[in-house]
Amino acid sequence: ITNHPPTKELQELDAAHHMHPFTAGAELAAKGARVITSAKGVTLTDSEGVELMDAMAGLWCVNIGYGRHELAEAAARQMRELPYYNTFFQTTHVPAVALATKLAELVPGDLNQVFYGCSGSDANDTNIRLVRHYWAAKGKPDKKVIISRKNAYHGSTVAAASLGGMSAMHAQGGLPIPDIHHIDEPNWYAQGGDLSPEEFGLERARQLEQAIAEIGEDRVAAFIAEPIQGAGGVIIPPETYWPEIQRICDAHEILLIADEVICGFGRTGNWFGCDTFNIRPDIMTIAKGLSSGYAPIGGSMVSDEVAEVIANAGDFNHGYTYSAHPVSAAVALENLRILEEEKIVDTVRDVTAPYLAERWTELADHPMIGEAKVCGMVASVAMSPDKANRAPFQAPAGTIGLMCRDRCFENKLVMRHVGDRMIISPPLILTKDDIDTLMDRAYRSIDEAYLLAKKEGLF
Ligand SMILES: Cc1ncc(COP(=O)(O)O)c(CNc2cccc(C(=O)O)c2)c1O
Repeated sequence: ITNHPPTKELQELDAAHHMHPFTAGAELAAKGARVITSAKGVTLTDSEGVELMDAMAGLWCVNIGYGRHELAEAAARQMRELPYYNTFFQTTHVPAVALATKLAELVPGDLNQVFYGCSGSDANDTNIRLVRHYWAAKGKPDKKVIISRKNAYHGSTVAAASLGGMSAMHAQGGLPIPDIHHIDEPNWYAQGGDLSPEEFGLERARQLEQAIAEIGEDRVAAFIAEPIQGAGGVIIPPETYWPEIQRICDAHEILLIADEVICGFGRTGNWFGCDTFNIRPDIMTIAKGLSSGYAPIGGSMVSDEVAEVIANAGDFNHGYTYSAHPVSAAVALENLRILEEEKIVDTVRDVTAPYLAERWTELADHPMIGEAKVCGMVASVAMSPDKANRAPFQAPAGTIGLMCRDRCFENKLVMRHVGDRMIISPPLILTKDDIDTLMDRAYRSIDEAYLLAKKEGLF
């Protein structure tokens, strides 16, 4: 919409008619939302012509960057040919088959079948029903409990938000639903105390074994986890964590679900987080980078063994109108073609992620930065008033984070805060020059927030 109404008019209409996700509506209405009108590469443009570097790739999803018209062409072509049909009643269509075949080829291990949805949330809802149906089909209907982690994010439907461990979400709507059990997260910086990261990683992983023992292995269906917790603040687990989780899952009859909605499709410097952390899941949640956000699509990659049990158990009574939507599937296919043909994941692994790691970890020299961590093209810093003790701020969690986030916008950088952590998840096409620009703006914003916080006595 190039000739759009004036910003003020758009903001007033937005305030009158649009309820925003995860937003205090009245506060935003008073302030007026920033109207993003276009984007190209790693740059957003708003209705006032302000250009911002999008270090969040939208919401962790625009892996190939903005402005790739090939995806618009793929969508238009598919829309003209077959704009919609379902895969419910003994039917399928070419994009559904082509994408499923491509995913089976790209996704590691024996995850060769996909159940399609529209988002990460509904894919995780699918996962709950899949794993419970799987165990019932194997004659163990009591294996219904799914173990997850505090501060995990798995989506915002009733079931996915219950899988997640965000207490602020559980407080609204009477969550979690029954038979979801949360263990502690492997967040060494905030919770490791005097333990080394290695000891802490084992201690947190072993909580899974304890939970299985307490609940009873005959009642536990699965464990779900993000290779790296994204919305929880980009919590990269200690090296000892995932090997121990895998050992426990292998030692006990429970399914392992890797939620790769963020980590998937190149984010961690390999195609999947499972490649980076050597995880062998039975089910993998995918969305976001699957289509680079150009069209809504998600799904569950399912292992041969699980898929076979489900296939031989009669009708699996589950699915969505837009499961395998042909236009979304066509866009996702074109997205994966670009990722592959332009060797974007290889370049991240070999060139830009190493450079980002080098630059990002320099932030740890700043007096307010307690820890700077990177994995591929996702990174975070923990801000602290007392680095040596990894101490939190006296001000309510997020006060400094919000100050820093606002300084970022002033410095033409979109960088998120989660509490008093700053996080980035930029498009994978970021160049070394882009990284230098990002680092300049990030450092300046952190330093400005630091001086502001000191002036306001928040230390
Ligand atoms: C690991 C993971 N799993 C599932 C979902 C849910 O996907 P959908 O949103 O498509 O239903 C997500 C989504 N992650 C997400 C979504 C919205 C905001 C933020 C944030 O960090 O502010 C993060 C996610 O990060």
